[in-house]
Amino acid sequence: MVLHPVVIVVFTLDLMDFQTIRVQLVKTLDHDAWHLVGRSYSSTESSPERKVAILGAGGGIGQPLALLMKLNPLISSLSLYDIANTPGVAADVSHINSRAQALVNMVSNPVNSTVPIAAEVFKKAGTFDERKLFGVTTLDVVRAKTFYAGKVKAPVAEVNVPVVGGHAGITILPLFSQVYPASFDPTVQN
Ligand SMILES: NC(=O)c1ccc[n+]([C@@H]2O[C@H](COP(=O)([O-])OP(=O)(O)OC[C@H]3O[C@@H](n4cnc5c(N)ncnc54)[C@H](O)[C@@H]3O)[C@@H](O)[C@H]2O)c1
Ligand SMILES: O=C(O)C[C@H](O)C(=O)O
Repeated sequence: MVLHPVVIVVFTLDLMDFQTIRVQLVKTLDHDAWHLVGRSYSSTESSPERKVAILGAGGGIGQPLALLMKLNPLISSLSLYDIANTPGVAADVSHINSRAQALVNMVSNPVNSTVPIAAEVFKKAGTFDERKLFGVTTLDVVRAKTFYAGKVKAPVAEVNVPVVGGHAGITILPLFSQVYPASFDPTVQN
């Protein structure tokens, strides 16, 4: 199995600045750091490296996300980037381009726009791969499942509501024809 580094973009975005985004490395938690914080993870051939970088790690989403990543025993290396209150020399976001194998997850809103903008930036750099760029829209699935579970009075963990489309307004499209468990009550879909 081929493992790719993962880049998660969670900073609040000034669209005009997107092509000149500058980030600073706040902290890199490598294998040694894992041992320092008492985790038993170590890199062996049977435990391949999984590297994650979070851009905007100092913010409201980035901080808990970084904590979750740090607690995840599957992740061997965690690099946290932000521009605020960080010492060091700024590095251009082109460091992402240099890692053409990385999976890039766009959390920054508006996701409907940031994903195509990122695609254009990567195309310009000659590193675009549509299989490796993602918009993070899981919240829409979580919400759809929660609302549907409430309507059909089932535990959230036992319902499934596929959601396609974008991450704003009417572009979010729950597929009620595909829900589990199916409901034939038309009021449930309203
Ligand atoms: N897709 C989703 O489901 C989802 C969910 C929640 C939030 N969001 C979006 O995530 C983004 C972040 O939300 P938040 O609440 O963490 O915001 P926040 O303002 O608390 O944090 C943003 C962080 O990004 C940093 N930052 C700004 N510009 C940067 C740059 N060029 N490079 C590196 N870091 C930079 C800031 O210093 C700050 O620490 C927003 O766009 C928000 O709408 C998306
Ligand atoms: O919509 C937002 O501002 C944040 C996030 O993307 C959400 O769906 O709640």
